[in-house]
Amino acid sequence: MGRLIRVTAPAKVNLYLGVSPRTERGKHLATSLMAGLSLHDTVTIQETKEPSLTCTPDAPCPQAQNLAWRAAEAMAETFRRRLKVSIVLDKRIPSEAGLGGGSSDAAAVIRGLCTLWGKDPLGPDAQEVARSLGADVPFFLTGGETLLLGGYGDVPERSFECPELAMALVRAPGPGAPTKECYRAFDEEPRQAAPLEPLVSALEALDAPAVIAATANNLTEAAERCCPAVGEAFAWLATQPRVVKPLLCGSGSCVAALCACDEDAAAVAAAARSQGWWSEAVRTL
Ligand SMILES: C[C@@](CO)(OP(=O)(O)O)[C@H](O)COP(=O)(O)OP(=O)(O)OC[C@H]1O[C@@H](n2ccc(N)nc2=O)[C@H](O)[C@@H]1O
Ligand SMILES: Nc1ncnc2c1ncn2[C@@H]1O[C@H](COP(=O)(O)OP(=O)(O)O)[C@@H](O)[C@H]1O
Repeated sequence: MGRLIRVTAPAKVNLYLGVSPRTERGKHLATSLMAGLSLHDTVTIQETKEPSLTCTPDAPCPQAQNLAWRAAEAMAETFRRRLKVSIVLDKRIPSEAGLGGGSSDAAAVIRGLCTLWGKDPLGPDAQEVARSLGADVPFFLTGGETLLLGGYGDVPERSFECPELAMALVRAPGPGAPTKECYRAFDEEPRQAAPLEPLVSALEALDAPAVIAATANNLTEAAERCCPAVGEAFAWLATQPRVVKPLLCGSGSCVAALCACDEDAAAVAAAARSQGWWSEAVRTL
């Protein structure tokens, strides 16, 4: 057995998502301000003779479609290497939740292979591999630093220090929210993006309450229309006095209940779990 590398693959929350109307190329220009979260998958990469992918508790999709596997294949092609590694995904981030789990696993594989092969994970080649796999992947290459991204939400523009934010991630039962369908629902009834400036000022001041107040996501109404679990989560969170503000995670279906402190976030998560929902109290990294 060869060298072994273990990489943490954090979940993300979009503190701000401002999607523009669909472009002629089919996608949407988007301004996204994302922060890494303490909830994470763990990706273990080990040098072996035969390449393999193992996922626990269970694989969300066939191996050829798994973003971690696709990242490994794309890295091998870009850096002209033979893929001689086993990859083990220990998954804790739920799928189709808007938490970026698959994208984060992919970025963790890119980072791990860069370490093994002596390459720069923030260099242009690794960035290009990340972008080719999905809009969320480049964000995760730094391991969850708070970043403002432009382009299709895939071009890092500026990093921020983020005040510690406590939140309960809440997911009502039922089917998740596929990203593509949410963007399609947005096209039917586009919503204007909120101003970004109040969030930038709040982050610069490291003012947590002002950051919470300035969070925004203009995919919210689209996600509510295409995923009943989203509306259900917002309706329940509105009854919870410890929640300062609910915020849709990306394209859903998870909603982040932003709270004033860890204790409040833990209480909201416990209340959500007591009614059979998936929930986890987390903090920004
Ligand atoms: C909404 C966001 C917010 O961070 O994340 P999630 O909620 O999925 O985590 C992202 O924009 C999603 O990024 P990601 O999940 O990587 O999606 P991708 O694989 O790039 O794209 C999936 C599909 O979403 C649509 N899409 C995605 C990004 C974009 N700027 N415009 C789009 O129209 C396209 O139909 C595309 O085929
Ligand atoms: N390693 C992976 N972990 C989770 N989902 C993956 C992975 N690779 C591919 N996928 C597929 O990608 C889709 C979206 O990934 P997911 O992690 O749920 O992100 P998000 O909810 O942020 O859009 C899922 O439906 C799943 O089938």
